[in-house]
Amino acid sequence: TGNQWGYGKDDGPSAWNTNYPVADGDRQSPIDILPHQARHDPNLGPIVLNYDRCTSINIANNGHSVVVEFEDSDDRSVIQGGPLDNPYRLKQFHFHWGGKGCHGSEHTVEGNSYASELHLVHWNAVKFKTFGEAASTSDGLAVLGIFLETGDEHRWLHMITDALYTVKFKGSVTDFKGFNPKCLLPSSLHYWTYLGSLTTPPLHESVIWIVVKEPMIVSEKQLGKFRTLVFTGEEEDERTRMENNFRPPQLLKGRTVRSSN
Ligand SMILES: NS(=O)(=O)c1ccc(C(=O)NCc2cccc(O)c2)cc1
Ligand SMILES: [Zn+2]
Repeated sequence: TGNQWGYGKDDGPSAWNTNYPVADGDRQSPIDILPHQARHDPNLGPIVLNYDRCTSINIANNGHSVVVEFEDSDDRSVIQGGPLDNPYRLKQFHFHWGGKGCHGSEHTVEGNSYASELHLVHWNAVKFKTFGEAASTSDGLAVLGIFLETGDEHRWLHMITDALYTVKFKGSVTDFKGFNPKCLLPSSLHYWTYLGSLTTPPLHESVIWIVVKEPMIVSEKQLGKFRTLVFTGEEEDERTRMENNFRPPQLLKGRTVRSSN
């Protein structure tokens, strides 16, 4: 029905432009980042995350990813600094990942992809009244992208992976209070930044992307738990494992990628 989209052969990224023509636009995401061609900009200050009073609400399987939603009725958890002119409110975070052993990040670095990518989604509540309005207007959103690389176990990711069994099926939502995503961030927040889009339909060209250079390290076992989710609802008969829910890199079309340092 309507604009159903997914990551399969018939409804995947190569078919999205049918219902969402902006898929072929001039500022689409993700992209392949070439560090040596990124412009180091000394005016780019550090990213500042004020998440200390953040309020997580729930964790959900929306049929495309697993999403943790936050209370965003005030400026209790914001990102600012760097390329941002205003504070942007944390709305949700979610992940993209691959199949066993293969890659799953959306952004790539010199053609290399990581096992997964975390997206912390923020919106400009100074300029816009609602997330929806911000999400469909240029620079209404700021998404902080963090690569996940396999290695040692991540000491805090278990708080997410231990909850995944409660949201196995599309449409499931469970309480998820008291989680502060600051515990997921790598030690350095040096980043690349460029103007892009949502990486899933409606693919609005409304995102200031901030991609952190240093990956967070998680174990293969922890990553494997994401693959126990399914794209399909509990009532559907076929169970399609949720994996490879990533869009491949899109053309840069003359855009500049800046580097913090
Ligand atoms: N993968 S991503 O971070 O680019 C991304 C972030 C948020 C969304 C999203 O919020 N989609 C739903 C949506 C879009 C526009 C307006 C809405 O009210 C909701 C989609 C992709
Ligand atoms: Zn995403």
